[in-house]
Amino acid sequence: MLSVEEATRRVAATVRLLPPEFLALPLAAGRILREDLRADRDFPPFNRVAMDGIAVCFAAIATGQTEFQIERTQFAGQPPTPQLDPLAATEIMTGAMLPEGTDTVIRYEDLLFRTDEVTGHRYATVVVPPIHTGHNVHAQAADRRQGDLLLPAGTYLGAAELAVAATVGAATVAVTRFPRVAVVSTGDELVPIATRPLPHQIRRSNALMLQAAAEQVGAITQTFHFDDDVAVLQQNLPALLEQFDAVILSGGVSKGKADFLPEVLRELGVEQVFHEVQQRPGKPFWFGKRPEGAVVFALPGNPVSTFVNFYRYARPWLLAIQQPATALPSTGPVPAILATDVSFRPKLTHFLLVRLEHAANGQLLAHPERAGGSGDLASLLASNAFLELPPEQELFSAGTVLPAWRFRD
Ligand SMILES: Nc1nc2c(c(=O)[nH]1)N[C@H]1C(S)=C(S)[C@@H](COP(=O)(O)OP(=O)(O)OC[C@H]3O[C@@H](n4cnc5c(N)ncnc54)[C@H](O)[C@@H]3O)O[C@H]1N2
Ligand code: MOO
Repeated sequence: MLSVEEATRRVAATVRLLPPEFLALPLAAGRILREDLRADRDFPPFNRVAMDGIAVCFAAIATGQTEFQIERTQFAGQPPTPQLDPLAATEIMTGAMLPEGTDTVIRYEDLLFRTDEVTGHRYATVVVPPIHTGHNVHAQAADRRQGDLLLPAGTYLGAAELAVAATVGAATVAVTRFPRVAVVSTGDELVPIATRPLPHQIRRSNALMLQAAAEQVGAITQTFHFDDDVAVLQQNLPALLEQFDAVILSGGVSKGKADFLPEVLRELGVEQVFHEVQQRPGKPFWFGKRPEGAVVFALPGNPVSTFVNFYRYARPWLLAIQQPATALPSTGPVPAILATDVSFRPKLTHFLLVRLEHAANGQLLAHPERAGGSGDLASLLASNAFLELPPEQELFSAGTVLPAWRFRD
């Protein structure tokens, strides 16, 4: 049977980057950039006044001058007027362009003002002199130069990135289009959420779970439910395989008499990449791909199995098709320390539900959660991650460092 490592490798081998689409920048929040954005001007684009006060020529300060006549006042957003008298000052506001003939700004807090009653001229006396030329001036190109690469293709557009894109005038940007995902539950025992189930029935919960989890990584989803009926599956699956980037199914993949999916999918031209992985939960996991078109994750139907296998295989795949591999964030596991001894006999990779907690010393501790197996849907509520215990070991003592897949913060 296929190891988890090999299954992971084969799933990753089907990753194809989705094509870009063009969006107005305000609509691009949370999307992956697909073009390089460079500085169209220097950062800052001019010598920017950084404090409200007066602009002077530092040479005057250096010679011991302490009183300056105010020539004029300049606000941010006004084109600057050169200051012709090197011994005078321009009253100036934060964000204004430093006028020619000045090189230093002294803030109001370091000045005293007086007005000459006869001439009406205003004067500023320097109480705390600036230490160096350029004081309180954010010099042109101090941060970045025109042409510098600021946001490489593959960047996630969060708040800071959007602001940088706005400042370089990227009114329209190329971003990865959303993955389109069909979520399909199968099973005759499953009834709609609002229905009162008969004693032998249960409500459909897997489809909603998969839909929510897929949408959290940017997918546009549509959900479907099909009964365990070969004709129904044969009739309905082909359209989904045409229209979606991925079809994620739950149920109908193990050895039961109504587990038709692997056969039907193969008949419909989906190449089986693997069936059954050396893992628990999720041994019956079936994965396939169409030569041109959808990838199929047919996840085992037990709810914890569906959930864990989505987070272990489908979620990283959905993230990878949205961005160049070089820019992948850490979609993988984080190292965590097992808090108590655990034993697991079968020669299977074991995905163990745990609650991750930061200890006082900052270490990430993994507390195993009481769980009744892959049918125990409610066990997902108390946990926030699962550990990946390798198959070749039976006893894992407290203190062992293991990969932890987080599904909740
Ligand atoms: N003879 C064997 N039997 C089973 C094996 C095996 O290897 N040999 N594997 C077991 C394992 S492991 C799992 S997991 C299940 C998975 O089987 P299927 O993928 O075929 O899933 P179903 O039989 O359709 O359903 C299993 C279980 O989950 C419930 N379920 C299914 N879909 C939903 C849904 N959308 N919402 C809520 N609950 C759902 C379903 O009612 C069943 O109780 O097979 C074992 N059997
Ligand atoms: O996938 Mo199964 O959960 O091992 O019961």
